[in-house]
Amino acid sequence: MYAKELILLTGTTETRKTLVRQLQEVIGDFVRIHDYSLEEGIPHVFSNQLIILSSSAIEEETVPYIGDGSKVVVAKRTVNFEHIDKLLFLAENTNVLYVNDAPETVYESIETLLQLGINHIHYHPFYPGKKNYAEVSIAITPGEINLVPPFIQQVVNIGPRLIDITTVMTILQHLNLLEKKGDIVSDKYIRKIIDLSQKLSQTSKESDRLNKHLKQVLDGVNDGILAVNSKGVITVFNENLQHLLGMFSTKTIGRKLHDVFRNPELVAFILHDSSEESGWFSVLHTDVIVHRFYLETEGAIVATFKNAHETIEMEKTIRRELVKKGYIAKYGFEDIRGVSPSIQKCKQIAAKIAKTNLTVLIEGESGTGKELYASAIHNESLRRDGPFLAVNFSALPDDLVESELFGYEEGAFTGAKKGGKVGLFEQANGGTLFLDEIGDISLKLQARLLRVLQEKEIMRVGGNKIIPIDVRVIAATNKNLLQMIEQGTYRADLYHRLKILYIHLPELRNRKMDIPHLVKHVLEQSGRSHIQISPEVMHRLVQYNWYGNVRELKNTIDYMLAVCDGTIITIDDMPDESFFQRSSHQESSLPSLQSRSISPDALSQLDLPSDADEYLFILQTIYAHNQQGESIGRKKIADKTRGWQKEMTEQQMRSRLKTLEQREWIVTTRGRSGIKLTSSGLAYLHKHQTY
Ligand SMILES: Nc1ncnc2c1ncn2[C@@H]1O[C@H](COP(=O)(O)OP(=O)(O)OP(=O)(O)O)[C@@H](O)[C@H]1O
Repeated sequence: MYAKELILLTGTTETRKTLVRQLQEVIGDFVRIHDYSLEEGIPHVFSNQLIILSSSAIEEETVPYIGDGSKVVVAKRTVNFEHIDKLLFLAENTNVLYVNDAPETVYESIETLLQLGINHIHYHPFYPGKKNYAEVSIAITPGEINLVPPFIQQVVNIGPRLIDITTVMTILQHLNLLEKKGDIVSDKYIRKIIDLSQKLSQTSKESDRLNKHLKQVLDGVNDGILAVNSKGVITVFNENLQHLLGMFSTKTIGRKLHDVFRNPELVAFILHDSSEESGWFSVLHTDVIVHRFYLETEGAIVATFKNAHETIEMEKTIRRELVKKGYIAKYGFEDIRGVSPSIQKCKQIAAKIAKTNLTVLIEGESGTGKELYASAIHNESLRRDGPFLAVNFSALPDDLVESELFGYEEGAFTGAKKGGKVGLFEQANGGTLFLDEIGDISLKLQARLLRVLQEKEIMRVGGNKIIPIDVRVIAATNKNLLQMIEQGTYRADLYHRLKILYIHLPELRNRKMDIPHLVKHVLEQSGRSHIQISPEVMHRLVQYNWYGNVRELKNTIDYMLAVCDGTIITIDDMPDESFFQRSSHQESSLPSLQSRSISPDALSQLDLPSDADEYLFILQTIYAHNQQGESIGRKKIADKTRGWQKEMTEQQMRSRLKTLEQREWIVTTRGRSGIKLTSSGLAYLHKHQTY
């Protein structure tokens, strides 16, 4: 099939592959090529053949394989153009080691590269046995990776050198093909070189284009940007920096930093070798905030400049906007007032909780400060710079809650906003989401919420894309969730997901020593700390049981401040009993339940909708006995129902009492005193009776 053939012998496999590919391309149509390398082993001696050696370096080693009548040509080689575009990506003025097996090939290749115009880098020759060489970090080698000295950190392999055109012509001559095929071959060879040089020029055009583009980007950035190379020479100085400093026509690139900036402190700050830092400076009468960092790969320093006053104003505006939208946690632990051991303990626990990233459940009656704690926990956590969003489930209907939390896609339902809506989980990404009144959501939403907490991803309503989220959830409730679980209205698995960490906030009536401190705090908050509270009023405030907790106390003080004429709040400024969630005199003389009716409205508010009147009857009976100092037990209460509209057996009574006990509305003590009403049981009773 082949009229002519040749043997190609190389040192390494890599060189064999590169050279045989090259020879195939230019003379493969009419010469059959057999290729071998010393590395892989040469199978036998070749007699009466044309043998091409890849370089003079293998002449000695290949002698045993050259048989009688064979002709040997040692190939002249030249830089492999195919890969030299890799060199264009090295930064200007980079010092590199050029590594090859012999001095001649090293110097020749460097010469060729310079002739090709690749002169933006400094070449330092290196070959085995060379004594003095530059200790640089980057080496270029034509496939001789094993010769690269160990101190080199980055090797650019431009691939084995190619056989040059004169050797190709010599081969053709030996095979008597020069006259017939010489033109075709040189044509092919030259075309290949032209292709490669076109690739080169395209690459350099591309890099020009890229540079222009980068310049536009840099000039388009709102900040001033400066880069300085390792010699302290400015390499980037964008337009904005010129405007910022009012240096319109000054040439800055290529100049030393200290020639451009006369402020020695600023120059020292930019050039010093700590990692990343920000500082405030005055440059040409402009106050600037400078942020500097070191670009390790480039050995350069980059500094950004912002106008200090504009930045402060902008941050203020952003903060204002965020506060308006409720994206910012307004309170910290310093805003939680109180000296009682129970509040101190809560603060300590909350501070520890803040350091973790776990879900928290805060339980406490209305107005005990659940949102305040959630806010403080966020502000003390690693997420403090992220958003803080709150949603109150009791205020929203179910389907609205769903789209609020998860957002929706355009067209998800009639009336869906164009472009869809981003839900709270997405908006709170990187921050904290406070889910208030978590006991008020439907079973359907509970299931969805559970999935979000488990998977840490959401899907918008009407969407099919899974969106990963990084949100810490703090949930709060004033309901007895355990009770709801028992009644089948709350999912136990969700409860356990939420209650990974837990705080119970104490009722104000159980820590009365905090009341004077809170009063003082509210006066300060309203900017009225000069107003005094008469001892009589303070006494009443401490006496009162505050079923609406701190919120109710705050409202009461606000009221008194509004009506008070002088600088002392007196008893006349106190609101009348109807103002309070439950007044103290009613508590001490609660008339018996039998004489009153329960309004349908009160019933509808009960979270025990069925048989609510039975529960109220039981609570009232216990209360009446407690008041008179009489002991009461299950049997006695069951007996009391005789003659009432709903008679209950002792068995039925057992189950009702168990429910009340789980709600912590009653406690059963051993011994003579029997069943007692707790303060929350009393509060419940007060709330749902009508007179
Ligand atoms: N220990 C405290 N120190 C100072 N202010 C407090 C304290 N506890 C509560 N407050 C204030 O009382 C008011 C009610 O608190 P918050 O809204 O956090 O209660 P909540 O338990 O979330 O109420 P709800 O369950 O009704 O939503 C807020 O103005 C809050 O700042």
